[in-house]
Amino acid sequence: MLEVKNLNKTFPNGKERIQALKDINLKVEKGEIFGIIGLSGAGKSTLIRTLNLLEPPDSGTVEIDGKNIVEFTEKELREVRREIGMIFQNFNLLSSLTVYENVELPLKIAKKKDRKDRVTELLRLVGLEDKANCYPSQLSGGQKQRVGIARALANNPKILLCDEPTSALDPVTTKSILNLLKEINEKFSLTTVIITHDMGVIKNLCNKVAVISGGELVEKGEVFEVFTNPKSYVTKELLLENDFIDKTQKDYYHSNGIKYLNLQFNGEEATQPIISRGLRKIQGVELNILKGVIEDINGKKLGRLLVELTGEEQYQREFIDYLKENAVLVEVL
Ligand SMILES: Nc1ncnc2c1ncn2[C@@H]1O[C@H](COP(=O)(O)OP(=O)(O)OP(=O)(O)O)[C@@H](O)[C@H]1O
Repeated sequence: MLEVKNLNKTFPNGKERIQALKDINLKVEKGEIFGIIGLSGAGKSTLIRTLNLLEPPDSGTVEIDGKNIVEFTEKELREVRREIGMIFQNFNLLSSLTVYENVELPLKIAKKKDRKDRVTELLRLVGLEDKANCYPSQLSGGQKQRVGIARALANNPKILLCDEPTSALDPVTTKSILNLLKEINEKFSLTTVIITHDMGVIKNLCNKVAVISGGELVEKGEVFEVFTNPKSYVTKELLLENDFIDKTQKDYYHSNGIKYLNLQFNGEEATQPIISRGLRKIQGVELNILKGVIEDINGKKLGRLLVELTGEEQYQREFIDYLKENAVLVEVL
């Protein structure tokens, strides 16, 4: 459906050039919700903007249904852009137009008739029928993003690009916008690409994820696979971002022979008393639970436990080996 091959993009920076994207390759299948995550400056916005050629690449291809749109004429591009809706972090609504008029605008530009029914249908879809005559300044952030979503869907796009759509929203509103995006994806099989710096967005919404760092894709795959078995350093950092241990604590643990472990239970073993059995078996260690969660990642359950392990090095190692033998994923931090 959407495929990017060997994409490169540079920007001028004084006498030199910054390479914002380096040899990016990715494929998004029809109906998928594909997340692209990275830290600030990683190249996320540049990447999403090259997908509809708002930012033309230096080299490489962007294929939609097998057609390389990089080679399209301006006229062909205008047409293909109607098949690609986009929503933005700061909503990009026109403040002088009402909610109704904002949603109607892309239909007007496309010279569509019977616009009233379509706008009413879209406002119903996003739950804003009663706000049709309001101006953006009279809406909350979540309501503004709903208008942005309705506007993006106006011309029945095949692809929806979402540029940090929940970054300006509080956690409860974020959840409701993510639910709306999921509902729309399911209802219309709408291929969706979303960029974010928030692993929570990926976890709650996406089927697949790619991690971008320094303009390169350093990891990609099914969300559950990447969460449970992260390969790159950046992915691990992003996953740990919300944990409460900081570098000073880590240094303290290391210099005092304490091990800080990140344990993951993602199957049958989640229901077994593995830890208490282990503590009975290997008596030279003590374990202190710092944090425990059961996460729902794209419909699959994953148990995570953060613990500190004390005792002599030899017993600590035996205990860690015992956990690994019992199918617990152990990461020593
Ligand atoms: N128009 C531009 N001119 C010059 N440099 C740019 C331009 N746009 C982006 N860059 C540079 O390209 C790199 C990637 O920027 P980009 O905005 O894509 O990152 P990002 O991951 O979206 O970051 P953030 O989350 O902070 O928005 C950065 O080094 C940035 O300074």
